[in-house]
Amino acid sequence: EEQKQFRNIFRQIAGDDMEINAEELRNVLNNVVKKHKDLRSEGFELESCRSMIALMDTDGSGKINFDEFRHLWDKIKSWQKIFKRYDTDHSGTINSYEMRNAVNDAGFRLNNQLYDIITMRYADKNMNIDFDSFICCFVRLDAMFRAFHAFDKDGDGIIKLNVLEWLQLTLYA
Ligand SMILES: O=C(O)[C@@H](S)Cc1ccc(I)cc1
Repeated sequence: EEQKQFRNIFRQIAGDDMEINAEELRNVLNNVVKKHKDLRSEGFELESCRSMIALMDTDGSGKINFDEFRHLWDKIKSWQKIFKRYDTDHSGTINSYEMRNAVNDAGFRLNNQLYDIITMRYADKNMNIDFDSFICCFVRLDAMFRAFHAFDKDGDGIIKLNVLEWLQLTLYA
């Protein structure tokens, strides 16, 4: 039943082509964020939604289909719970220290340099990360780990890419 309901929601968002583009994704994300008083966000930017589409667009259609959207939605649902758990002062943002714990809680294993890079890339001047920046960071982390493991066929933690494969990975992201 829930699956059917979700498919109806998807159909409303996606329209006739049954694929969700960046504008449609931005509309649905911003409509849901508005309902959550405990999620501070100036709203998802179109560019962030283009990025999330690229990162989740496994069939290379330039948009996301029902399965790709469902995966993205399930991830956002679980990550928003983590965001709320670590937003201990209920400011609607999380600081760089709380972000470390949130990243760990989501199962990503990084090093200190990468935590600093995340803060530099996603935090505001007060070192706080708002909800849309948080989600964009996690979508990118998740997609980049998945891409690496897809290339790491023998699981030895080393991948070999030529420059065009590297550009395919880093440009459409
Ligand atoms: O669907 C909801 O409103 C809750 S349960 C999860 C959620 C929260 C924020 C976003 I953006 C997307 C989904």
